[in-house]
Amino acid sequence: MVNNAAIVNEGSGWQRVIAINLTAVIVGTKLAAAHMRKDKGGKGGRIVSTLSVAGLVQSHMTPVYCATKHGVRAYITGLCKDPTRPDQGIEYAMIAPDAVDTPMFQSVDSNRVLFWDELKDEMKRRMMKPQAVGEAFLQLLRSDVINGAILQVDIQGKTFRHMECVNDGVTFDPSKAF
Ligand SMILES: NC(=O)C1=CN([C@@H]2O[C@H](COP(=O)(O)OP(=O)(O)OC[C@H]3O[C@@H](n4cnc5c(N)ncnc54)[C@H](O)[C@@H]3O)[C@@H](O)[C@H]2O)C=CC1
Ligand SMILES: CCCCC/C=C\C=C\C(=O)C/C=C\C/C=C\CCCC(=O)O
Repeated sequence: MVNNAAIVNEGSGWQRVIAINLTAVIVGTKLAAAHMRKDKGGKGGRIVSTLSVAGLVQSHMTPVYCATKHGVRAYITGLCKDPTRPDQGIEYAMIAPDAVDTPMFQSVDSNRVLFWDELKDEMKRRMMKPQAVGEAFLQLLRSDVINGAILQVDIQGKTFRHMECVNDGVTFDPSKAF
């Protein structure tokens, strides 16, 4: 199951950004896990959530969007450490792209995004094609163990990180997965 939908513009109100980017991830994950868990008759599986560099760093870019991505990281990190998770047979992981050339980026409302004039050139310099994220996603799914992983994707390439080690450069070691 993949939690991917999100919005960045606050045109309909910042509460809507929280509803779609964070509340819906929690609701969807609960529904999926209840269906998937092996200890309740399901087949187990993987739940991957699309984060963002905005969920790894503190930035002055649109702060509500940033808060929702940090919230997703905290929520999913908690689930991946649940002591009953191995019996449930569910793995949790995230993928954290830098700027990607998608309708989200193209539809930024420059009147509503603080510092957009300052940020847009920097973001265009770092911009990746969506295919780069798709390839990284497949790499994540092909890995034998993914619970506790964040796959960070930027123009430098891809880095697997442990959820708790996003800032100190520690890369993902499956034997240390939760
Ligand atoms: N474009 C970028 O620079 C980056 C995007 N991301 C993340 O990647 C994910 C995908 O975003 P993009 O493809 O870039 O944006 P996008 O705007 O192209 O796609 C977002 C999708 O979410 C869906 N969606 C929005 N609100 C919804 C709702 N209420 N119910 C159901 N579906 C809804 C839209 O229909 C759309 O298909 C998001 O989680 C975003 O935060 C992460 C890092 C960078
Ligand atoms: C300022 C709002 C930008 C909105 C652009 C559209 C989509 C962005 C989606 C993201 O998930 C964020 C992508 C890139 C963020 C870029 C920079 C954040 C700061 C990073 C840093 O300080 O290193």
